[in-house]
Amino acid sequence: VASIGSSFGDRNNITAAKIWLEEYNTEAEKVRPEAQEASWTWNTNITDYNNRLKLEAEKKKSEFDKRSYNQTLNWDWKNFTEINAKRQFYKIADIGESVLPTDKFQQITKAKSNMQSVYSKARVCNKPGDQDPSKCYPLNPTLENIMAKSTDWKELAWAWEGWRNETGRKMPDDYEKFVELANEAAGMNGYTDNGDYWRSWYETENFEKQMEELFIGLKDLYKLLHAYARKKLKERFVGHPFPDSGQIPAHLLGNMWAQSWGNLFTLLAPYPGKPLDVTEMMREQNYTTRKMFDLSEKFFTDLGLDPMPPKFYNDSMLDKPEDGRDVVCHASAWDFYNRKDFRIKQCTQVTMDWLITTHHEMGHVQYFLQYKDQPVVFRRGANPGFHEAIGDVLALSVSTPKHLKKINLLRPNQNPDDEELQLNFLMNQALKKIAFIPFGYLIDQWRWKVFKGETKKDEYNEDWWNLRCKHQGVSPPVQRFNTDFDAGSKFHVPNNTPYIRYFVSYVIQFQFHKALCKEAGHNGPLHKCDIDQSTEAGNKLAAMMKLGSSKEWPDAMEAITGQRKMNVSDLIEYFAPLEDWLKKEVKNETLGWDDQCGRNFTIPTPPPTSPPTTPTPTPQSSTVKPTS
Ligand SMILES: CC(=O)N[C@@H](CC(=O)O)C(=O)NC[C@H](CC1(C(=O)N[C@@H](Cc2ccc(O)cc2)C(=O)O)CCCC1)C(=O)O
Ligand SMILES: [Zn+2]
Repeated sequence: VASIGSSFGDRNNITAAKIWLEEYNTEAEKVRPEAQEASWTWNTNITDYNNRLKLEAEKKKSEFDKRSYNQTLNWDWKNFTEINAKRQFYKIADIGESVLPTDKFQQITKAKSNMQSVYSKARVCNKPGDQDPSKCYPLNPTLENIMAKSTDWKELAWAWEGWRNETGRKMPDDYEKFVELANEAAGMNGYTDNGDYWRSWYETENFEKQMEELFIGLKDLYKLLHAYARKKLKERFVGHPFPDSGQIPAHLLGNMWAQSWGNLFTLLAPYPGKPLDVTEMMREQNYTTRKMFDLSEKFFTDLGLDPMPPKFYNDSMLDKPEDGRDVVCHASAWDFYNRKDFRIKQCTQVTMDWLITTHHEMGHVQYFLQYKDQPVVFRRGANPGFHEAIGDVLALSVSTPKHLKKINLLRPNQNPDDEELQLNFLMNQALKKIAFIPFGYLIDQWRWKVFKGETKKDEYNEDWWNLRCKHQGVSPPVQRFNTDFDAGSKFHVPNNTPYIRYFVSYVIQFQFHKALCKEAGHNGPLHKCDIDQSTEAGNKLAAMMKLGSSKEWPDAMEAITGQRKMNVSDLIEYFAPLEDWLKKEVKNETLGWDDQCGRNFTIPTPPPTSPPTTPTPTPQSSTVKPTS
């Protein structure tokens, strides 16, 4: 194709090239909305019929992408001097899996649809104590609530193991097929493998090294929190087996993946007598889903940012449907790339966690609104981590006792300036933000190795537990086998959504918070800052979001923070008061764990009968004392 001269005359005619870019945009604003609409229909009503329509629309979009890619070959765009036009061509030419020939494209979308369907339809039965063993439970809300509230080791282990049996264990073949075809597509696009392609979105030299350095910078803080949680959980579950090697059994941390420990707040709060029970306050005030969204929207508009378009509330799915249909409950925010349709789909519950999630999703929609007049290919975050950070930055202000008081979600007798309450608040934040760091880091460490071919299918689970044990310091509550596929029990793996973006977000959201607090004129400790109603802060955020992905992310970082690097210093500053408190609390504890775990936690093949269903204690690994 490259040999065909451009039909617009010479290959360097920038004027003609810009005309073509306009035509591409007009076409893309028709094709993408159709693909999004079909995907939305399936996500909000999982049926074979809607799946067929989704696959058909994805096929049509991939053909448009292929055609567009071929047309970019008519231009010598890599040598264009106009940066904006050159960058648009670069992104139009980056067509991902659409590069595959039709039959292989169908195969990869089928494999992904199979895994997404298994994940979204999964139910777990045989609940201990149930009269009717055939009664089955979904993740949202039942299993999540059990993981959040139960202190019964057996019940927690049932939910933890059952979820993995009903999801990950049914996926290895489809996942292997997906990896093979995603790597093939990446190769056709000039990348070494799919991980190389995913990392290319950060346009950052030695990106893996940079991520490792950020992670190393946060390890000590995590080890303090881990040691404290382990100490208190051993008290709660006295008599139950904790491995000598120092890990915490993964089902005890209040979350199905041990990725956020906020549900352990009542156990871990420095001053239990001063609760932050926002969920109870919301329920006492008869909060509804819509009230949660109105609250979030008001925070954005009080910063001078955009309100939701009128259609938003009509077209979104903000509650789990009650008509029994299967939906993808996992929250998500949708840009239809037609500058008019923006939606959120989530199965909202009235809790503080869901108020945070609502801000997170509204942050995505705000970014969509701010860059909606960019060319279609620039309607993305400066890098994927930026898109994940917006909602969380606002939530850092909303969560403060000062702000909770303002919106009447702090108990009337509680004083926001009470230093003990403030320390409880910091612990609550740490249980979500610091606890998350190793998890946010390790998912793509695992996937990058799979894409590189360093982890073969029969090592998927051993390598997963190697990383979970080494970086997160958790262990499986029941024996794991290489016929299990525990990575597949986490939404983003079957859904093929990259994850390092969340690790990046958790670092940069504190850099943004620091910069916006300064803009808002905040004085005093960073964790007490509430940027509410600061249009100066809002303007800075809006200016960055309007860029979309039209500039490389250091430009966007500079627009907010005045400097061009990611660093962990603001996160560490935010948690400094708690760090001091934790150091005292764990001075007699051994920090960390023995990270030579791999084989200890997975054995290659299951015994002749199916793996034990009743939880057996984690194997007492070698007597090696945990490293200090
Ligand atoms: C069409 C489409 O897919 N759109 C993208 C957005 C876009 O790319 O434009 C999208 O909506 N992705 C869904 C995903 C949902 C959530 C998630 O998965 N979160 C992570 C990690 C985490 C957890 C707590 C937290 O406070 C922040 C992050 C997890 O739950 O493990 C669920 C709850 C929060 C965010 C999301 O919103 O990022
Ligand atoms: Zn997000």
